[in-house]
Amino acid sequence: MACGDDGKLSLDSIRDSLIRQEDTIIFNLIERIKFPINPTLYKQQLPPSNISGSFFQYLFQETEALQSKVGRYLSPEENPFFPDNLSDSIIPLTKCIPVLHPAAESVNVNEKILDIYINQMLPLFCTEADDDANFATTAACDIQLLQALSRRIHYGKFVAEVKFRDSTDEYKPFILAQDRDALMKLLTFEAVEEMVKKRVAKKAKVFGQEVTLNDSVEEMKGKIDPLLVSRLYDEWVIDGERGNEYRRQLLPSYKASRRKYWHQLQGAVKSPRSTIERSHRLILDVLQNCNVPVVKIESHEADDVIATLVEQVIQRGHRVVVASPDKDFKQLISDDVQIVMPVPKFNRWSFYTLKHYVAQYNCDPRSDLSLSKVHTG
Ligand SMILES: O=C(O)C(=O)C[C@]1(C(=O)O)C=C[C@@H](O)C=C1
Repeated sequence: MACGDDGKLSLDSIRDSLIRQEDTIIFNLIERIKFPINPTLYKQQLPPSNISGSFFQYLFQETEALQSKVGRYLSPEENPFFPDNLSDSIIPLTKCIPVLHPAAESVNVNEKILDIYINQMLPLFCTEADDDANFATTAACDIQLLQALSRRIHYGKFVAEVKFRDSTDEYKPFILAQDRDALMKLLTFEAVEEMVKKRVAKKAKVFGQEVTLNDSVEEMKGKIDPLLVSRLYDEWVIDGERGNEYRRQLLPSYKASRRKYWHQLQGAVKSPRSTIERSHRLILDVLQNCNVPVVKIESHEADDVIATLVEQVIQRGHRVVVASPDKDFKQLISDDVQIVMPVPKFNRWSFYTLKHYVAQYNCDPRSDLSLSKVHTG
């Protein structure tokens, strides 16, 4: 969000920026994990000892101080890690029209981000060693990555602002009642989060691949583990620390307010996207409250998860019926597996057994190349 963009503030433009920021974070991560953790960098004061704090802190503080002189922290998107150490900008810049409420503007969670980064993230991604020949380069990578993460995480403030502006009447009573749970529920779109986690895992795979001039498609080990990137987003970027656990704790209040959400869903005609997201949330809510197990495996397509479950159930000697409108499941049909698909035009369900399939298509479902492959794992 550039300064003065207030008039164009929309969820779509914010999402575009979040998507672009994913690239920056993943590229910076790939750069940082070339090096080991380098724990000494964050702990010890290095000679000459007139440097206060660790070598990393020294470099970061000085970097921010210099960047503040050219106005970096006048941008509403930027939050400093060391706010006490900044200078006034020497460059006259147009003053931004504030987008956020002053209370939101003052929220700065960088202390927490730094703590999680050093104590939880680096151990997850990097090997445990010191490489003093690369201390300076490692610290420079840290600074780039931390600034990108901080920008992305603090962007949540703009997301909340725009969601509030789009549906003020829905938010207002909960704000007045200071009902944090209900506000979190309104702000959270699980379907979007799933998409984000899948997309960052895919980007990590693509950006981390070795590019050669050789056309062979042999699978090479990527530079970064896509699942870790998805986990980074899940645990710390989208939700903040232990966000998922927090959301699970909200469940009792989900139950209490189900009626209210039915009502809100009926009135949700603002945009098709938000209606779909709400429907998805509602369906999940209903299934969970009816004790219907919902299986989700991080970074795996639902149809692959279903195909794997089918295989496991057959191995235990049971037979399976898969109910889905997805025609690709037809390739699972066998003596032990039937598919039931809705036929909305005739307002009925259609059953496919192996006998029906072969009679209709005259081929073995497993060798039908018109169906996209579902994978078992
Ligand atoms: O895209 C949105 O709707 C957002 O609110 C952004 C975001 C995110 O950080 O990626 C945050 C919370 C939602 O649950 C889903 C996604």
